[in-house]
Amino acid sequence: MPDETLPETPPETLPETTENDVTEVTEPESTVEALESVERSDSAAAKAAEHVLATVEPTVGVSKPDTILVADGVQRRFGGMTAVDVDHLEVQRGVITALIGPNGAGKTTFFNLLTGFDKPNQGSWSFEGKSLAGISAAKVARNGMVRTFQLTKALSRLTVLQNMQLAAMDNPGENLFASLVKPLWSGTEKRNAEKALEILSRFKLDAKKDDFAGSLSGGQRKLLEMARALMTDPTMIMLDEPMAGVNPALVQSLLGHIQALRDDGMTVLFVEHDMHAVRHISDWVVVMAEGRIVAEGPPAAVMQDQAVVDAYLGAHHDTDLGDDSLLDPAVLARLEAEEEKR
Ligand SMILES: Nc1ncnc2c1ncn2[C@@H]1O[C@H](COP(=O)(O)OP(=O)(O)OP(=O)(O)O)[C@@H](O)[C@H]1O
Repeated sequence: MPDETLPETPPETLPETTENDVTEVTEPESTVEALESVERSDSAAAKAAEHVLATVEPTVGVSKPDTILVADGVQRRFGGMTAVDVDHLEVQRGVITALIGPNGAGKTTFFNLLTGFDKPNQGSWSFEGKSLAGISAAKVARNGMVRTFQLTKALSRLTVLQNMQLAAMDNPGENLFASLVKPLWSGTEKRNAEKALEILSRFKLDAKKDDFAGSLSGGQRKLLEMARALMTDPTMIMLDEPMAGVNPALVQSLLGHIQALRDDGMTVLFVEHDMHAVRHISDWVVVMAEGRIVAEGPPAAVMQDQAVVDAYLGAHHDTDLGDDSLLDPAVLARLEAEEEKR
């Protein structure tokens, strides 16, 4: 790797930036508190999503009016264990779909399969009517389906702007680093730099363009991951746990940005553990448990679905599904009785 592509000072020696450098004036103390002040979006796109999905039966494998992604019979086994076993899933275009499920449900594995980062034992899936089974991650991205990646150690040592430029270089995810051998400042790169600055400014990260990505806070890194994905003008964006490690001070801003992706016409599929975030921004929720899809539907309905309550609360009584009504005495009494029988 040429030295000039790396900043002189290693990021470890830089002071950590704080969340407050970027946005919020108010400082909620918890994610829940932060979310209390987040209204569900009433944008035209949000209303359109709600309107069209109101016509869809909340049943597993249901057909959607305008499907952008379809998966059929997708199975992934590790030794004798079946991590993913999805019969049929359709993702509606132009809406925010959340993929949720307890730990080990198979969400990440399914995500990896759809985006070409893993290979299934069997199954097929198509994006915009085009089969993607057996297609490399780079080609999946070129077809318009882009996923975010956690900032790797290598990318942390590049500046925010360099990260953005690399993202435009046809190199999804981990392969980005290999592209450092290419010259960075060609004509195309200049255009990419302009585009990068435009996107960074939308994410209020433009002032940080020359900072090491590794010096960003957790929330700022999530914003950078999203900003990087936008460099390839995706039709569909896949977000892997966008709220993980995010300080409450950036929660509202991050959720606003995810909703803005939908409002700009993109389709969003995201894996998330924070049920409050899921309730607040998703138009449709797909629930996985033990590799299978056990429920799908609008967020409020899905989180009261018995299969979902069982999948989460059956294993973890203290799991917060973002809706206190789930913790009603009848549910708790049943779970306690089940626990006593074990
Ligand atoms: N490379 C692998 N080798 C063996 N087993 C694996 C591998 N990857 C995943 N698994 C197993 O497959 C199952 C599904 O894992 P996966 O990470 O997809 O679940 P998840 O729903 O994303 O969980 P979490 O929410 O905890 O990230 C788990 O039992 C996991 O241990």
